[in-house]
Amino acid sequence: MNIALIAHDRKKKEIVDFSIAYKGVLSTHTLFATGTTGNEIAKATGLPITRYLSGPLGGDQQLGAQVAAGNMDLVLFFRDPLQAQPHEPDITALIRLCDVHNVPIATNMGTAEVLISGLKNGAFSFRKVVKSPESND
Ligand SMILES: O=C(CO)COP(=O)(O)O
Repeated sequence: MNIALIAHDRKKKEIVDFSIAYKGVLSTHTLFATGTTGNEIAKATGLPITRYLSGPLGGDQQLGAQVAAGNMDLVLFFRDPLQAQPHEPDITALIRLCDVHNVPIATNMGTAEVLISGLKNGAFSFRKVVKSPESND
């Protein structure tokens, strides 16, 4: 599965700790991230991660494009609900695209825990069925 990892600044420690805790599971999947989040997770875990631009510079949009193209199976996005982000429209767009394409997205660590459990027990096999190729239909 292709997994996107994203965290706002005050959630970076949470996603790093989460990635360390679930390194075993994450290492069996293909990982993508926004710039700074990816750097911090890679430094802490040694996991290979394809890194896009930093969120405020377009990283959320780049990941959104992958969601729209059917290339992302799971998005773990540790959002900061207590701080306004300059790129809020990009964040909203990424979440919207996940809803459009039925891509599971966790916006906090609690949901991420549940989805990671799902990854381990085969709950993501539905992705093979719903994954649609790029299409204008
Ligand atoms: O801003 C972000 C998500 O909206 C995350 O970007 P960084 O991982 O580059 O900090």
